[in-house]
Amino acid sequence: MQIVILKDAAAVAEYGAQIFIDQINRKQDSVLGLATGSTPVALYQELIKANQANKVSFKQVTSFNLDEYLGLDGDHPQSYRYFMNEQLFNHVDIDKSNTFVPPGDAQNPITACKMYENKISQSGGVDVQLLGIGRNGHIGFNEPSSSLASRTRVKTLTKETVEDNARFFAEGEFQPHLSITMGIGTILEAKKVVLLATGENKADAVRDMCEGAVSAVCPASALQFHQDAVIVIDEAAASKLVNAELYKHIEGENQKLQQYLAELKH
Ligand SMILES: N[C@@H]1[C@@H](O)[C@H](O)[C@@H](COP(=O)(O)O)O[C@@H]1O
Repeated sequence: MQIVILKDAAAVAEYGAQIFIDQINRKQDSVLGLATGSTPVALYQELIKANQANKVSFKQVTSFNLDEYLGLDGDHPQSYRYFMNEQLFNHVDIDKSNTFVPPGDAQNPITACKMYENKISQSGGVDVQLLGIGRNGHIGFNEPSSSLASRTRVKTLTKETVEDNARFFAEGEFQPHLSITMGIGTILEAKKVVLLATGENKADAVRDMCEGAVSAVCPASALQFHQDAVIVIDEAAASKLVNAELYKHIEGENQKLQQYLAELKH
């Protein structure tokens, strides 16, 4: 794991966005794995800025979102499809027919999950997967006890997740307790994974993910098995890491190495 600790949420968004911009500029037809939640919003704003300044183009990009609420169609303001349109797709030059979100309104959710997996494989697989993390260590909607080898499937949300996300729903409004989510096995197949976490309320989950045992109790800990996982966090989210100073030292050395390699090329 590459653990990058930065000053604040704005620095996290910029650092994360640059990984996506570099990826697309290296490979115009990149396949991106995208995420919802409040954490990636600032990163999406950076991508929109870069697109509008002609620093990156999404014309040939394909995207797959991690998850969707089961029972909401894409026009529902709380659906993750709607969120993606509002927060990113409507503002960049991406071809929306190349953007995929699990279908929350699928008549048969079980076959829809299989089809989603097939679609990802047919695209050649995800080049870079963006992730946030739930307070309980979930990634996508892979709640604690999820199989670390799981594939896209229907998952029941924990009470904690339903409560955390209740702020987006009006009082009395139907709030789904089921979701379709890429599995942990699906996520681990992405060539690169970038997880963002900001704020003190993520500090426990970040510690368990980076320094705890690999366990279904903290689904994000499975990223310890990924060969190219970058964890980008602010000081508040890093506040419970025992080895924070070590990670900062390693990152400093890593930056020097990257600079040396960049100079070698010229
Ligand atoms: N399914 C999403 C996750 O993908 C996201 O990581 C998590 C944290 O969201 P936030 O960034 O708002 O804390 O929320 C939801 O449960």
